[in-house]
Amino acid sequence: MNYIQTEIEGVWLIEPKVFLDERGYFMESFKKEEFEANIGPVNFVQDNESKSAFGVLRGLHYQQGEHSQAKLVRVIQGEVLDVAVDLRQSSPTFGKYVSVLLSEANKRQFFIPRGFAHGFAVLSEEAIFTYKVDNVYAPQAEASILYCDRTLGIEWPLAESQMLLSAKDKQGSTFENAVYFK
Ligand SMILES: Cc1cn([C@H]2C[C@H](O)[C@@H](COP(=O)(O)OP(=O)(O)O[C@H]3O[C@H](C)C(=O)[C@H](O)[C@H]3O)O2)c(=O)[nH]c1=O
Repeated sequence: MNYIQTEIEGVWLIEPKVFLDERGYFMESFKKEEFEANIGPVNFVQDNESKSAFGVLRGLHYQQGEHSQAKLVRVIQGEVLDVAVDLRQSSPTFGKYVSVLLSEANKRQFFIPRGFAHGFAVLSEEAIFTYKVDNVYAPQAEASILYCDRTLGIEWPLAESQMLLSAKDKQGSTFENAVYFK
């Protein structure tokens, strides 16, 4: 696997080694020892999966405080633009974001540490999104930031008319009113 640091400290892009043969392909999608040697200690406790149609935008979500989750995300069908926003107040990249195309074709993975808001927009007809988290689901601590927050200025490759959001995400807070991490 190739571990690539992004412009935000703690956020990594991972490119797995894919073995192709006449049957198809094989790859190791996660190896704890190698991950920890390159990125640092992690203890994933839950795997999630969601399927979405073209134009669905899920996010920007985070679990507040001690319930914050580090995420190792990837796409096993289709393509999404994935976005991580730095909510760590002491970070030099506080309020900045990294976006990356994740797809069935590029098999890239994206590691987002605790202290970030996360979301993605589906660019293919359908997308199956699967990810590991290092803290369990805590609905009481969940929060959303509006995907189109002006301060963040995230560039989404979809027109607003193409987007499908949950009621919760439509009522996301501004970045200014988000609950930041120390
Ligand atoms: C996240 C989660 C949800 N749920 C239940 C709660 C709802 O009844 C249903 C759908 O939840 P939600 O609309 O919050 O799902 P997403 O919009 O995909 O939320 C996720 O989207 C963004 C991209 C993230 O990074 C987070 O992991 C997560 O917030 O699944 C659970 O039972 N366990 C869970 O861990």
